[in-house]
Amino acid sequence: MLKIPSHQVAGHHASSATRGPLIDDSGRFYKPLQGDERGSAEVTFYDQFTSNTQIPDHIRKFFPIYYGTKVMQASDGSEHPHIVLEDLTTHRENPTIMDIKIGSRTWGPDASNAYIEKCMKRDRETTTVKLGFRISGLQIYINEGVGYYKPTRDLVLKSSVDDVRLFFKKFVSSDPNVESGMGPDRDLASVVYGGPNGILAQLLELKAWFEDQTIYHFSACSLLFMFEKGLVLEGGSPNAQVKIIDFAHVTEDVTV
Ligand SMILES: Nc1ncnc2c1ncn2[C@@H]1O[C@H](COP(=O)(O)OP(=O)(O)OP(=O)(O)O)[C@@H](O)[C@H]1O
Ligand SMILES: O=P(O)(O)O[C@@H]1[C@H](O)[C@H](O)[C@@H](OP(=O)(O)O)[C@H](OP(=O)(O)O)[C@H]1O
Repeated sequence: MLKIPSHQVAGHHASSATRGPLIDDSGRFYKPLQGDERGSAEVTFYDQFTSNTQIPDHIRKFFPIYYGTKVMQASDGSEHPHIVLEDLTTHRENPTIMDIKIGSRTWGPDASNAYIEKCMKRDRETTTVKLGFRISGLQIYINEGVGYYKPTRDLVLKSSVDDVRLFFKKFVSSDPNVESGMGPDRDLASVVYGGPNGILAQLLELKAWFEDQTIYHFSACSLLFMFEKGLVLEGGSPNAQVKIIDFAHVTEDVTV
């Protein structure tokens, strides 16, 4: 059965009036193609990337598995093509997730002037220009009784540099009152961000490939940071994972 993903933290959301991602019980994530060139650009990327034998396995694992496209009933009831992906949260119990749009420039090489202007405005209004990234959305698991702390899109997007710093602390805080903003502890930082399997180690692995590869221009992609706070608090492994998503503005470099 198709349903609206409960762990989506950013982007276009599904409702009976708007098209947005859907998931099913078999662990697939259906992203409706955006009507303009963004949808076809993302399909082109996934088609190319999936069949590209130059992508090493240790890098491929950072990208969602792609199962092609499918015309199906969208959340708003219309028949619409969707990109079919692996649902990255399907095996998770209570995921703590952050979506970070990376890059100090959020448009691709072929963007129109009007689109560049739109992006520049948003990049200046958020931390993109100052930090080279912005948080697009997040959810932090608190406990069974409370559920999740999931700040609104508006609150996240108007974050200052200091607010972003605070979100990164809250993300790895063991304090159940993270939303009170009273200076959260960073109790889980060393196991989630640090260590051989932590988020930082995974980012460095991805970064090394980005510095070396000349196949694609990656623009306006997001990194998803995910881990299981509930398990860490019980003394288990955080199962920290970095994934990269959103390829609507990625182009292949045809000059190489
Ligand atoms: N394969 C996936 N599995 C699980 N969740 C996903 C997957 N892809 C995306 N998401 C969720 O959906 C959100 C939006 O994804 P994405 O950025 O691809 O959509 P978008 O509508 O193009 O976003 P934007 O408007 O920011 O460009 C992500 O923040 C994440 O929570
Ligand atoms: O960061 P925010 O505030 O969530 O803003 C959205 C974000 O910049 C998306 O990347 C963009 O889609 P594209 O990157 O695909 O253009 C979307 O445009 P849209 O609303 O025109 O879809 C914006 O609303």
